[in-house]
Amino acid sequence: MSISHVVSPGRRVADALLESVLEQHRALEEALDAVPGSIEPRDKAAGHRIAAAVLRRLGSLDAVMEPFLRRSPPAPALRALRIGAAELLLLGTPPHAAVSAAVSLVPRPLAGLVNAVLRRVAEHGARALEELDAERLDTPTWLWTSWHAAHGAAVRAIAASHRQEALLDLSLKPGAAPPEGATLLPTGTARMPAGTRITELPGFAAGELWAQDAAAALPARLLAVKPGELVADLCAAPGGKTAQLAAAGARVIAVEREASRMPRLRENMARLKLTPDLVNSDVIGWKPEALFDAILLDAPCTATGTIRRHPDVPHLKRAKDVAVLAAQQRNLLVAASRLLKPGGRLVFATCSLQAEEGEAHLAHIPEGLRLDPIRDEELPGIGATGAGHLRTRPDLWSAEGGMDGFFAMRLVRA
Ligand SMILES: C[S@@+](CC[C@H](N)C(=O)[O-])C[C@H]1O[C@@H](n2cnc3c(N)ncnc32)[C@H](O)[C@@H]1O
Repeated sequence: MSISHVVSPGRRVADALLESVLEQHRALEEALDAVPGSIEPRDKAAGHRIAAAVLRRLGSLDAVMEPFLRRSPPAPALRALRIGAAELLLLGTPPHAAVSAAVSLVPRPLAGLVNAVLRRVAEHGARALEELDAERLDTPTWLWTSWHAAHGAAVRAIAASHRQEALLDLSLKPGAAPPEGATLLPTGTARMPAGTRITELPGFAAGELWAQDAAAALPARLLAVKPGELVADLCAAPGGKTAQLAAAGARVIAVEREASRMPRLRENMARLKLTPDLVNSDVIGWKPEALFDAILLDAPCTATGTIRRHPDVPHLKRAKDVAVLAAQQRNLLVAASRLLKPGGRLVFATCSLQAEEGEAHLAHIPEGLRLDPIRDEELPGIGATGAGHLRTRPDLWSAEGGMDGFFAMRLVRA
């Protein structure tokens, strides 16, 4: 990624991030990691903020601009228009600054077009935005349809929750005090006010806490591991759940397939002064020396439960990905079930809102295992579903800032 330093570096970063996600189909985090080290952290953060705003509200921004465009503009102009419109309508940038900055992003022949369209957006856009069906426009149709089928009327609240960036949630080592300013949620997560930087919290350097969404912290809690138990954390990086299991005193073996994800897993465990065994292997075909008392399988999925944190997800995932991932999840579940001792327990989880990656798995419990229904009291303030599994959605606890969408079920070997 090459980024010019001449004009507004933050906006250049936003432009490069949008090109990566929307045109090259790369994950936003990967694109952020590729921002050159020569860019100041504050410019990188500013660019990220603008790009995230565009990605969250892409459908609405395009709908506002559509009446002012005669044909679809070339890619660089479209990116500049989206950046300018987001600044004008969502981020509170003064109109002259937003328009001239967007104009400076494009080559001279496109400057007139960007200038003309954004002037009209500055004049009429706010009213037009208010009148749109934002939830519908900002959600790809295939996702809307699938969420409506799976979650009924809640689809609108789910889509509305994606307009807000998620707050910083922290998991704490047993005995560690929550940082100043934290709200303690009923499930034990410490939630920090908007704008908190985790690296500036004293408990970060001390290795007492790690970032983990309130819903993401639930699957490991449902496993309720005891000190000394032999526990496998399958699909482990970057290690949020490995940390929970190891901090509870279990002997943990964490398995991760991607070599490129191992360094972060190692660094996280080192900072937290936790010593699980870290294995770089595919779970399918992995042959441990002993069977496990408990297994956590946090399977790869479309991650549609994490759109508040990852606004690129709706733009990168396609309907056909769901079936492919659901089939992988089934294979992983069968492989994991063979590693469990008699009487051992297994929690299977995905951070997806798609029924195929969640509730549908209840009908495919591997041979020799049975469902161990989750009880309401295990999930204070959330409760289990009537069918005994966990289902969270981003619109739950909305007054407190919501949570990721997760599915989890707990199985035991007879
Ligand atoms: C949902 S993420 C795991 C998040 C992690 N459990 C946490 O709490 O921080 C899924 C992970 O599974 C890994 N993975 C995918 N397929 C795998 C396989 N067949 N064997 C092992 N790891 C796999 C991915 O590379 C990814 O790191």
